[in-house]
Amino acid sequence: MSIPPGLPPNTMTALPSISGRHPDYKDDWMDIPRTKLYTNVFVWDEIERKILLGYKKRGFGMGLYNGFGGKVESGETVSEAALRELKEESGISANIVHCGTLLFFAKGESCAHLVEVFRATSFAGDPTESEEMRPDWYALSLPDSDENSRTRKQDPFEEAAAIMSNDLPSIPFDHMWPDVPLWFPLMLSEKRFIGRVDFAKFKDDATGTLKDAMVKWWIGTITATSDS
Ligand SMILES: COc1nc(N)nc2c1ncn2[C@H]1C[C@H](O)[C@@H](COP(=O)(O)OP(=O)(O)OP(=O)(O)O)O1
Repeated sequence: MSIPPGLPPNTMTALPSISGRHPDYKDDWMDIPRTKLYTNVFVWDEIERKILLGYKKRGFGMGLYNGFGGKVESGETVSEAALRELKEESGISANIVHCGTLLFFAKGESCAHLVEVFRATSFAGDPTESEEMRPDWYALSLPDSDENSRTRKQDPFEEAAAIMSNDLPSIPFDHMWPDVPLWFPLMLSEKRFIGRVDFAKFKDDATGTLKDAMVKWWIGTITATSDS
């Protein structure tokens, strides 16, 4: 499958890419009326095997855990916005590295989110709760999947040492955006990626309420761009 519309077209991606669709969704990529630029920063500590996530207390994505980020304001670069949002929402500063570009669109919305994703493994300051986010550390781990269990470290001593090094809670993937498990392993392995995920409302069998579900998705690992 070629790179979905709305993403940088001159990008070389490695195979295999990850793609799929909801069984009840037969259409193509949705038409996007407008796009707004966002940032999202994930900070982790390789030695202590922990990652900082924020619990969103209000507004868009309320009740979900995510990295720290928000809209890019006019007059600032994407990196400046990423550092500002990280500081505002978590109280820390970090050496950020750009690692991904993700486009999210939900059917019926007037605007898509183009999210520039950054990672950081060195930081300064103490995580502090803000009006918008509650930061907390979680044990660094991959989402459950056959693919991840195949690639996970096989050395039992290394794995035991990692588990014993902290008794933090596991990453709450069930309370994050459903797209996260698609690209999170690429980010942790320091790959660069691009992707698009379209959402639509479907009835949640458990609660009977309408819930945003992924209907079409594609994630690719970047090998080069035409200007690199
Ligand atoms: C819907 O798909 C998404 N998936 C994921 N994983 N992350 C997403 C998705 N859509 C948006 N995001 C990220 C991008 C930003 O990091 C936040 C949203 O930022 P927010 O709306 O809180 O932006 P602020 O500028 O902080 O908002 P205020 O105006 O409330 O200050 O989620």
